[in-house]
Amino acid sequence: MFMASRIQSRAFSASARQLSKVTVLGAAGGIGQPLSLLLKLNPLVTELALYDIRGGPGVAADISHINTKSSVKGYDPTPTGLSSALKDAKVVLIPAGVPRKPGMTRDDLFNTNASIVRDLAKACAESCPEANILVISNPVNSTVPIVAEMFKARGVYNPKRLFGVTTLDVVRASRFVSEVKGTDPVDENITVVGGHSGVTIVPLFSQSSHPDLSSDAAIIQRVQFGGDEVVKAKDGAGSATLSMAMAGARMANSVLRAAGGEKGVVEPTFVDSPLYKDQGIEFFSSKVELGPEGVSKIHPVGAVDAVEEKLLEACFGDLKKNIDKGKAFVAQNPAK
Ligand SMILES: NC(=O)c1ccc[n+]([C@@H]2O[C@H](COP(=O)([O-])OP(=O)(O)OC[C@H]3O[C@@H](n4cnc5c(N)ncnc54)[C@H](O)[C@@H]3O)[C@@H](O)[C@H]2O)c1
Ligand SMILES: O=C(O)C[C@H](O)C(=O)O
Repeated sequence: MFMASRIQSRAFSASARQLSKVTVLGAAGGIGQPLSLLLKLNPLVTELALYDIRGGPGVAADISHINTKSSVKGYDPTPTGLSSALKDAKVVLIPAGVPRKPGMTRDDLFNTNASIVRDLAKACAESCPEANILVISNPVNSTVPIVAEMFKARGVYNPKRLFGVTTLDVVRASRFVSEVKGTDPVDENITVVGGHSGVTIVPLFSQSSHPDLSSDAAIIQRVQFGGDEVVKAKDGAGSATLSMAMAGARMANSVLRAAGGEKGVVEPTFVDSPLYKDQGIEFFSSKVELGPEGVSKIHPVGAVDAVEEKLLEACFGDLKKNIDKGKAFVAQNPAK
């Protein structure tokens, strides 16, 4: 309920409200269900479309009884199910795909999730080419480039409308720091840049109010491998779902607030970015100011210390490989 009241209190003024259809692809999954619940509680969402290869209508029937104003409809993979779910969507969240089991990296999910995301991206490019696409499915470092390539192939790519959801990394960083320092996580805004897996996740504690943490290997490791903690604890039953639902709902809320004209909405997100293109890295997560056009301004990484410089170097190698792998997949396996 805290999340609901927080989303509601941060919702933009009624005068800026507009019709905002939000579609969730993979809505019956571990993330999809609580994410859809949180979206139902968001007054900025006027219509909720819940699609899954199985179970979409059931989740929709359940959520539709919640007494908020938005309409809710579930969709199955019938010949027109996916396109109907996507038509007129302003925001599409994609948590479709398999999660990790202990011992796996996110890249180990590539073989299964790449084609799932490719096919869903094709449907988005055809049915809602102007929607804001928020990619949650792992490996995010590769699935976001896959979506970009699919939109490019259909001549509808707008880099300002494609977002890899890395919100969970800053949510974790803020919570972990607050635990160490005995502070309120609301006051801990930790910048996290790079990508969304292992060493590609780079927390910049030197820019926070706790610069001492930038040489604290334990907390750096915890932010980079926080996802593994959950995978291990769930012991084969999947990865983060509830914290991810909160993070995804926060990101969607920010995109909708900015779409409604609110100024100064900034979120970390993995986007088509100029920051390290000269090093061959086409996508990078940094603080991004959102606007009605989607990405409004990509903030530079800013000053980093010597430890963080090394973390960034380690990030670049893996990140470039992950991005190139996603692009190569689409080149070699174009959707039918
Ligand atoms: N970006 C992040 O920070 C982050 C955080 C946590 C999890 N994830 C990723 O999110 C993904 C989903 O995780 P989960 O725990 O919800 O998994 P899950 O298995 O519980 O749910 C996935 C859902 O996707 C559905 N699905 C599969 N193929 C589909 C298709 N073609 N179209 C529509 N729906 C389809 C399944 O039926 C299922 O309901 C995983 O890849 C996971 O690694 C990302
Ligand atoms: O760790 C995972 O595989 C899921 C997700 O990317 C996370 O960070 O929790």
